[in-house]
Amino acid sequence: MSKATGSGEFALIREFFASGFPRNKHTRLGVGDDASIVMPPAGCDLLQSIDTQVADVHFPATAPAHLIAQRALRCAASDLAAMGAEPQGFHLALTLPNAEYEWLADFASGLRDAAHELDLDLLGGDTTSGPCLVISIQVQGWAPAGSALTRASAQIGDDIWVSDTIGRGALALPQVLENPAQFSGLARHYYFPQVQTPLGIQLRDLATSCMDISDGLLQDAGHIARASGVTLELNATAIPTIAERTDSRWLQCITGGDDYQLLFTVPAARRKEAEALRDEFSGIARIGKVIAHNGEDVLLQEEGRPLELPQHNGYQHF
Ligand SMILES: Nc1ncnc2c1ncn2[C@@H]1O[C@H](COP(=O)(O)OP(=O)(O)O)[C@@H](O)[C@H]1O
Ligand SMILES: Cc1ncc(C[n+]2csc(CCOP(=O)(O)OP(=O)(O)O)c2C)c(N)n1
Ligand SMILES: [Mg+2]
Repeated sequence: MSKATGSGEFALIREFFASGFPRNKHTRLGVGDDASIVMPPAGCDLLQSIDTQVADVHFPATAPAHLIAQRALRCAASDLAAMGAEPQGFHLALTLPNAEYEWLADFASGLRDAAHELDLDLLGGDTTSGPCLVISIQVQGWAPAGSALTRASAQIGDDIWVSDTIGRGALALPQVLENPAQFSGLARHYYFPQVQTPLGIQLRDLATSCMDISDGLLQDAGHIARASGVTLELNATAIPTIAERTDSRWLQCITGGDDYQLLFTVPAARRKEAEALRDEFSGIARIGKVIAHNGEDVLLQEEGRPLELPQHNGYQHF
């Protein structure tokens, strides 16, 4: 396999990461110096987040490089969408076991495609050798001061909503592990999770809390509950899942993670406004209500009766 032209780390950065990315008008200085310089618009809050993806933990090491890149940037950008941010740019820290030209060219092409679709300028990064492929992506964007959505202000009486079908990523996983190069059907959702940026921006003026579901609906619902000091009561049959309630894989859907859908709360008095979002976001579904904290962070109900929560309610690294 050929190596990057020229030699070493700097030739590799010049060749693959110095150009071809969307240029955001607020970027004063991007790739090439000790730090990037970005001038946020007046009256906006800067939102920043970082996520790491590790080979054979977050994606199969043998997956095509452009799919690995697409997935890594989309998963990172999802955190901005969850808070209602307008995307601006990202930093990329790459640890590579080797520098194969074809692999890097394919990775950079997937990254550029995703960056253009998501409107994220590559601002800089870091490239090192290491024993396995690790991709860390810091993303940033902004929102009018004070308008960003958080996990912490769900109110008793709010409706609970999800942006679309839950469980696609979880049910894709066995297929993806079996054949990492295939990206049709469910595997498409695994490699190309839909980043809900337009919905997040619209929710700034409607939702009381919001987050993206990366680890599993049940576990992530617990994060809003704890941050807001309330209980989230979910209606099992109202959750739009890719496997039906009677299917043995239903539990995997609500605990498996890799959804990157938004979970959000809206005051019941504004339910009609939330329903009207269906014109643009046809998949949104009302799945429960926020109640006063009653000892449990999350309750799962079916036809008024409580369902026992599984021991394993989402992905945890340790
Ligand atoms: N090593 C760390 N140092 C500081 N903060 C961290 C670290 N790891 C995670 N966090 C913070 O803990 C919170 C939960 O992390 P995580 O579950 O990874 O969030 P997300 O699902 O949004 O990526 C986030 O606010 C994140 O910034
Ligand atoms: C090859 C492979 N095995 C297992 C999984 C399942 N998985 C790994 S990490 C994870 C949760 C999301 O990752 P995390 O690092 O917790 O992301 P964050 O919550 O910080 O956004 C899931 C569902 C996967 N995506 N790919
Ligand atoms: Mg994280």
